[in-house]
Amino acid sequence: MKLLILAGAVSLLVATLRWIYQRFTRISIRHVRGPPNVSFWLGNLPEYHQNQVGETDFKWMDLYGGIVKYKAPFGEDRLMISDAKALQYIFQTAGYNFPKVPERRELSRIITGRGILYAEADDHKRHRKVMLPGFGGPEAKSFHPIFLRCAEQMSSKWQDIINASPNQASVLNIPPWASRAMLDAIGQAAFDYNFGALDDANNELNKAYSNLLKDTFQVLSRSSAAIFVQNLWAYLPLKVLHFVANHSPAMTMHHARYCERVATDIARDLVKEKADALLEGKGKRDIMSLLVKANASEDPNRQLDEQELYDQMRTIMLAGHETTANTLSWALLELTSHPDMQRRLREEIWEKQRELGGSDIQPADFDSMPYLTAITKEVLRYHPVAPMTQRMAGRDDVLPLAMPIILTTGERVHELPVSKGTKFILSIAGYNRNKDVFGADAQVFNPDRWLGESKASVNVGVYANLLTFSAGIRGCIGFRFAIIELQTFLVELLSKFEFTSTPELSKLRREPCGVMAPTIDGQQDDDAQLPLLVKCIPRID
Ligand code: HEM
Repeated sequence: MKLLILAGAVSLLVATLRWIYQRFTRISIRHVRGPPNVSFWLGNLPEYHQNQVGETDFKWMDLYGGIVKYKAPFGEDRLMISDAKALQYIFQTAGYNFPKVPERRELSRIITGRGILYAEADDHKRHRKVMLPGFGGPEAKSFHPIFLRCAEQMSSKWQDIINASPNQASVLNIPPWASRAMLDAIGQAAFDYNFGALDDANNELNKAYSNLLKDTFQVLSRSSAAIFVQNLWAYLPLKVLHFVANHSPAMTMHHARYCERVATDIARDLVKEKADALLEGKGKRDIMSLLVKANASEDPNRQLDEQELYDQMRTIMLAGHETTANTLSWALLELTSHPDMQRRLREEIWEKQRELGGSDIQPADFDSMPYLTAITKEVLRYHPVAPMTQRMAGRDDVLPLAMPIILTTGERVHELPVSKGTKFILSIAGYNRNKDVFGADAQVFNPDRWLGESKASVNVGVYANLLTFSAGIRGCIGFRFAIIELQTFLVELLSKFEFTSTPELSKLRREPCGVMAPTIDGQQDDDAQLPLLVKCIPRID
């Protein structure tokens, strides 16, 4: 405890010195417009973290534009960015000059270890080189039979529940179902291993991963003290920060550490199994086998140490299942809220099934299903489950701007100098609803926007000019995998079920908790919730 108090006092001192330095340093962002400061201790952060996802981003963008100055604790100036050119510069053009912020990076170390999400600069390059061969287009397509098997397994369980219900319709809470199905899918595709989460909800790995991000990150949206403490972390030397993160008695850390133990044990066994299989010439095509194989190369630029391999597995398990599971939930919500869109998508699926004479729809067929593609893009645009990421300037730099901003001095500028150490919220949710990029109706869920020509002048994201999968040198490595998985599930579910609304949907929240999960107002502390009325639908040939 004494150590924690000392750490707090040192942080406070460093924060004050830093503030004085920032205040009088030559490069200053204090003339950028933004919300008035609310508190010296917390700045504008409670408003940002305690509203629903995107609410504050959209409000600030409307009031101040694509670059907004907001306050962090101790009067520190930071920027929220949704301007296309500035984002492109930070994510792509400037290379590794905008690293992740240490306090957020430390949380990701606890959850996924020193895998690719944690690595920086040359280390990150090495991780990516080893990982990329497992994540190309052909590899993602080759996993389709696995995705289909998991989707069919889930839908057959739903059919059993519905058939056993008196009205032949059941209210199903979608997120935990989606989460278990996606955990099984990632297990089989990435590790050739069946976690069995769909068959047994009490499976240890499923328990370890369920609501992991919610338990770790939701605290920021529930407690201003947690915001303050997490921001103090920023001023601790890295070694002290490691110690604090490893030993913090905070409840939020318990789940992360439990998950680390369970997942690392499984990872250790799997890595050994893959390495033995490779030695016997029986290597498979799952991502982990490709990783272990790439790792056996003699080139040190392509090697990960043993712990990094385990951590990579934890990274893939986390990054690859909560994200797709929540995206599927948001997709089903939109299709439920827009019955016309649900009918139109189902018609397209049935039409394709008729055309194929009963054979399964393959990933190659998805490309010739314009409405499925449009729905996929619009769901990803409107509901980016990782709604923001944070970076800091690694050196004094100048951000180019797609749209000029007016400073508080009245000056209009087309680029913005920032000093080393300035921190940014890169607003994925904000960019995806940027009117300069997606048009005046950017705030409306409208899949039809994707059926016309694309007019983007600055291309930012890795898919459809969306920022949902981030962009540039750290863009999501699993985006092709995610899209094929989502489309496989949508085709399976829409062709067999009809989804209608329940009264709880009027109280639905976009909960900020690591990933954006649906919850019900007043029950935010419970697990993710999206109760939908589901009914089997007879095939009309
Ligand atoms: C809808 C689904 C998904 C979304 C919205 C999503 C989003 C993202 C975002 C925003 C990042 C950047 C994080 C940051 O830099 O702060 C990221 C990185 C990453 N994602 Fe995804 N992701 C999805 C699915 C997947 C899947 C299915 C996998 C693996 C099978 C995956 C693996 C990764 C990995 C390994 C990284 C780290 C890349 C790097 O740092 O170089 N993701 N993802």
